[in-house]
Amino acid sequence: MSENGKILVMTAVAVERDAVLRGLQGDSRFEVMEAGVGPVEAAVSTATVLALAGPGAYRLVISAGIAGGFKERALVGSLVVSNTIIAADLGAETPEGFHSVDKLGFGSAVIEVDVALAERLTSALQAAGLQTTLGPVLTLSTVTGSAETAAALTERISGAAAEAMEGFGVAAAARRAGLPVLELRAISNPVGPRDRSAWRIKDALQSLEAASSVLREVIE
Ligand SMILES: O=C(O)c1cccc(C(=O)CC[C@H]2O[C@@H](n3cnc4c(=O)[nH]cnc43)[C@H](O)[C@@H]2O)c1
Repeated sequence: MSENGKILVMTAVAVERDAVLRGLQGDSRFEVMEAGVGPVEAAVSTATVLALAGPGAYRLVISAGIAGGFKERALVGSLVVSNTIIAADLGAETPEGFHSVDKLGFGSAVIEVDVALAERLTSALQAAGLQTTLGPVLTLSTVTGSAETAAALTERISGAAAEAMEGFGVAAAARRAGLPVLELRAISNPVGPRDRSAWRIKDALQSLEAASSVLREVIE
């Protein structure tokens, strides 16, 4: 990673942006912006910021916020750092099951992250006493609401750790600008049967704030 340019952190909503800003404690190497909910808003917002800033303004893009955690991979209140970002619903249903765009021959639903940075951040978060999983983070336009869909996703995507709605959009914009990307998620709810009352958004935002503080240490 080049040492020039800032780090752009994109969150979906204002409460996530504010949690990240609190954790970063005014560190001027970072800029944090609200992208909107879902992969399309996230991609358009990120691409616009990067294009308006011009080449060299940023050196890394991070998608950050709350997320659903997959059973036995990421508990509520814990953190997930992506080792890959996957558009899990980008493809087609067929009589043989779901076929991703990769299988259909229309590009790829997988964007690789800066793995060295992802591993460094995971180790630093764990060393700070924050429960953290390194694994695939899925992007979906629809929040999973049943045990069947959750099981289908984990069967199809080995090691799936978390699902959210923006990562692939942010990552696609970063890739187009030639920039490395990372996704950092704080788990607010289990992925599965819909129970909105069980979402622990306040706890997740506190974890996101703590993780953002550690993020400062791993950026050279
Ligand atoms: O309760 C709802 O119906 C509902 C529908 C759409 C969005 C929301 C949010 O509150 C989303 C905010 C934000 O949180 C991320 N998130 C958190 N948990 C999950 C999840 O289990 N699956 C997917 N995304 C999740 C997401 O990135 C949104 O931006 C509520």
